Amino acid sequence: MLCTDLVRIFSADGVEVQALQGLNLRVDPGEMVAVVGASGSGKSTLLTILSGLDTATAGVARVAGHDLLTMGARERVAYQRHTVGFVWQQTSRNLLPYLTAAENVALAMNVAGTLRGAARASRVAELLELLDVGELHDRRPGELSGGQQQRVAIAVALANAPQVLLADEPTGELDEATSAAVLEAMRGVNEELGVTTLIVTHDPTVSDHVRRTVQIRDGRTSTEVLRSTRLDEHGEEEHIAEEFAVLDRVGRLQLPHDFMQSLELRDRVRLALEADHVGVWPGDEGRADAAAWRPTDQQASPDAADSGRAPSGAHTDASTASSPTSPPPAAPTTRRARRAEERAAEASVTDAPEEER
Ligand SMILES: Nc1ncnc2c1ncn2[C@@H]1O[C@H](COP(=O)(O)OP(=O)(O)OP(=O)(O)O)[C@@H](O)[C@H]1O
Repeated sequence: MLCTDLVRIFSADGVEVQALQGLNLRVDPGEMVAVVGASGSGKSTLLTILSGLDTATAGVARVAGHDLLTMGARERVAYQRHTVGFVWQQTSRNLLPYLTAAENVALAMNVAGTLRGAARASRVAELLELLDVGELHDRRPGELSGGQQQRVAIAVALANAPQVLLADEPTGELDEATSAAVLEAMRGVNEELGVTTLIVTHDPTVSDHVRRTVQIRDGRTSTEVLRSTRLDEHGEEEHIAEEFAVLDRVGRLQLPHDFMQSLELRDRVRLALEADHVGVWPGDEGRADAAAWRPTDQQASPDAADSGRAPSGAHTDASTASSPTSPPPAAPTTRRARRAEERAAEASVTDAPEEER
């Protein structure tokens, strides 16, 4: 599953909302990934596009060989029936209330025209067993607990052996213990069947149940938490969760909010390339310099004006980079900014009285 620079713009009452603003996400076959983010960050928009129910405005979205932006109506129907399975937050969207658990799973097979007769009945039983609700096969949704309903919903989503399982807030209406059990059931399915799984949720505790959690902020992937297990010095298993910022193809990344707040980073920052890391410093002095600076001929050229917006101090030369604890020099280092300064200096020399030259 691959999303590259995915954009979704909604127009409502003449106002445009950019729900996805160039989102990048790659999920490998068989992987289980959680996507978390605040309300309005674009999670459901992403899932609706991946499920084939909506189309992105621009970018690339490819799932199991299907190009979701260009596929036609027939391919879309086949994609929804055979390639992806969905689990939604509300039971009413997952299950028909007047059918039993087994009938709900069988209905999904009927709609897609997969398996018949005894083969269908045995697959239905197998899936309900896998989700630990085998004994409840003849109960209707109203006779099941919230957690049991979601387990049956997962069985329905898996009815046609999809390559990809998509879940939108599958635990949104469950208490903590039941949520954990349902997420573990999804993990079991992922491991057992090798189905690529993407779970979208508000619930930050989801990262306890998946190896990779991707955070969306303002319609873009911002950070990822990777969990791994290693042996500590006593030979005991130790679970580690490490947070990474996501870097896109052209080098953009989002700094975490708390980093920005704690160093009052805004508008622009200074960067320096060190031997094994990149330093980032507040660009405040640059702002003060820019405010104090006036072109001596009183006519700022467009280039000079532009230079004020350039990321001052953006070094790419490791030999001139300062130590990690000290910010790089405030001198403008972009070619544009340097040219603007040279022109300003030339102008001041030309304008100066003869004796000062
Ligand atoms: N059909 C639509 N028309 C107009 N704006 C929309 C539409 N759907 C979503 N949006 C807007 O797009 C943005 C992202 O919405 P989305 O539902 O994807 O966020 P979310 O992260 O899933 O939020 P929540 O967790 O609250 O469901 C929001 O600003 C939302 O108001």
